[in-house]
Amino acid sequence: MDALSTAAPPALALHDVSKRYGRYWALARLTYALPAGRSLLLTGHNGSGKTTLLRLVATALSPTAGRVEVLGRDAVNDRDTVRQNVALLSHASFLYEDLTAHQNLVVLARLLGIPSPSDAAGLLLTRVGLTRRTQSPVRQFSAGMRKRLAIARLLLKAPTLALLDEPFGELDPSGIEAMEKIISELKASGVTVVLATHLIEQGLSLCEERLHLQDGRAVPA
Ligand SMILES: Nc1ncnc2c1ncn2[C@@H]1O[C@H](COP(=O)(O)OP(=O)(O)OP(=O)(O)O)[C@@H](O)[C@H]1O
Repeated sequence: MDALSTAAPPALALHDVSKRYGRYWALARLTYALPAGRSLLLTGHNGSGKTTLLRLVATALSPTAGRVEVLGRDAVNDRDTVRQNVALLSHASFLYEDLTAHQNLVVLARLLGIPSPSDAAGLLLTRVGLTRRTQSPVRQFSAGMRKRLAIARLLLKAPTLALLDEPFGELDPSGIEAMEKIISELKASGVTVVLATHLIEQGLSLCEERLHLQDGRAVPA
């Protein structure tokens, strides 16, 4: 077979991508390709465009110009397929506030058709170190507990491409350690990780590639 036709598409490809909010360009003419099997550290000062880029890849936003491709699929024209393969850990955690941590995961597990939803939820809560307060409603959770539950949610979805927006924020030292372990395990299981963080040292130890943004443009780190 022809080697070209069997080559895996990039995990993520940005073709001259720009995003404008009103009159403000949050991303400007970004072109980049992340090879399959590599993970990406996304860095840049506050407001440099990291979250905007992750939301474009997650299909929560559309580009003003240019094209975003995820695993060879167009993020606008083939949005449903891209959504099935991508999960975003973000500042907004999309949790059901009146349900417990366990119930939150069971609801999602049922939606995803996962067998034994309750067991799957229990295993994940242990994995993210959320073993206390599992019967309290999420509205009573601290920011760090929410972050732990949000990563459990992402793990349940088992995406091909995991987008992690400041995953270490709000976590205590044991939480940071648990998050590093989870990211390593995701990578070992073949998941492509895009990690936006200000913790450069952690990021560099977890990712092979780096994209540094400044005012929405890619610049050398
Ligand atoms: N909904 C919005 N409406 C208008 N401007 C926005 C909106 N979202 C983001 N911006 C602007 O776009 C720019 C990029 O923001 P973005 O959140 O992508 O940066 P970031 O690199 O993730 O920052 P941080 O490190 O603080 O999380 C900022 O100037 C921000 O003010």
